Amino acid sequence: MASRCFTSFSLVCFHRFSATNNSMGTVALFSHTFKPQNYRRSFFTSVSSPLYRKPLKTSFQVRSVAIPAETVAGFDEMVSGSQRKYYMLGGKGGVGKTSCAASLAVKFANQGHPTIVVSTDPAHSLSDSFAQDLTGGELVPVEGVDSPLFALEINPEKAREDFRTAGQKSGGSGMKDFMDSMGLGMLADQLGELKLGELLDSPPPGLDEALSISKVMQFVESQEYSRFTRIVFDTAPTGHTLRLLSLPDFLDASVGKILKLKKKLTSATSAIKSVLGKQETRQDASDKLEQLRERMAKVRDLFRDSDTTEFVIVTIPTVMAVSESSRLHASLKKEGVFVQRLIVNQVIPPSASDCKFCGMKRKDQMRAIDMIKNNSELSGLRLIQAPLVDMEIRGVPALKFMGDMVWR
Ligand SMILES: Nc1ncnc2c1ncn2[C@@H]1O[C@H](COP(=O)(O)OP(=O)(O)OP(=O)(O)O)[C@@H](O)[C@H]1O
Repeated sequence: MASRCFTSFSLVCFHRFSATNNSMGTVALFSHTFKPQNYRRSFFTSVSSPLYRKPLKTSFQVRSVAIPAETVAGFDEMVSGSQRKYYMLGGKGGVGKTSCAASLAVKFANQGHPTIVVSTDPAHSLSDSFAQDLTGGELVPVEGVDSPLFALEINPEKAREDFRTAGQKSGGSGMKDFMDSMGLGMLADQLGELKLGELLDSPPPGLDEALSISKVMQFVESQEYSRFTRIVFDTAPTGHTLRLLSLPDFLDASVGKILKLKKKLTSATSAIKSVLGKQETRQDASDKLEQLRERMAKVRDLFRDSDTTEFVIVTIPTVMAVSESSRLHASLKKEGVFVQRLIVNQVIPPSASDCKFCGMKRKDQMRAIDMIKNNSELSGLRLIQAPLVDMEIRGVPALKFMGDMVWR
């Protein structure tokens, strides 16, 4: 019985594989080890060591997966046009955001779009998903796709450090010491009241995310990366994402205040500055803050531009996840963020009903899917069902497999 249970998988030897999408809407990966008598297909992925040094090639057997005919994402529309588009995938922790984001990026790249996939989740799993080391805060080329695909795991600590340095130079302790020595301590105290230092020492939840996205803007705005026509964001779990939406306004205001004071200070001390020859350094710092503020404003606008940006909610068919998705959609709507697709991931396929546990679990899942259909927040969204497969989605071949199931 156990061997017939959907959740089982087994290791087989390494083989060449191919993917099919047959007339029954059934997607399967198979290799030369395909054995029709037990409906099993074998599939391989790269499993590398934790340090991503030398990939060990292993393969898993996966049952063929039936995809309900009505669950079409409308990928044709997503892929059409060479104008740059942004897709942000978000939802509750562990529902498959990274797998969906990475598989979408692979699919875009394989359809001819130079693509960047970015993780702004402080607990990154993009490296694990691609089975490739993407840490380091730089764009890393992903191997095994047809068009350029670059991945980036933002290092929030580093982004925060950059911000802290800019803040300190313009309004933090360095500036205060300088102002004190110039007899302008009162103005320096005014800067202190802005509590920028405090903000950076104990940042509110979501600040990392905001800084990360602002960092991404540096990449996407630069001429060097202008050829990338699809940018996919793997965002942090729901709570962070929601707080993030209100953060750019808050930071915009804080940085704006600092810059205003900075201007006052600049004119008050212009004579002294020229004597000390410090003008250039401080002007640089001020420029950096101004740039940061502009980027924050762009992040805010980017989230709300329905022509270029879409937020895709990812969920699983459980009452708790559906309730959270409903709240997420309500909040996104309130913030003016465009949402039209909802992925229900890890749906147990009907073929698993020969396993009693899976059959019961599937019934439970169907109730959660009914809940989505009757939920006023979610019922209007395009519902994309993605089946639970009996292997971990890892490495480009696995992501391609997933992409062909989800993004149709
Ligand atoms: N459809 C699926 N079938 C089987 N396994 C899946 C499926 N989707 C995702 N998984 C697996 O579930 C695990 C969690 O997926 P993933 O990392 O994509 O979720 P996440 O929402 O990004 O998680 P986190 O919130 O922790 O970042 C991974 O091991 C992934 O391989």
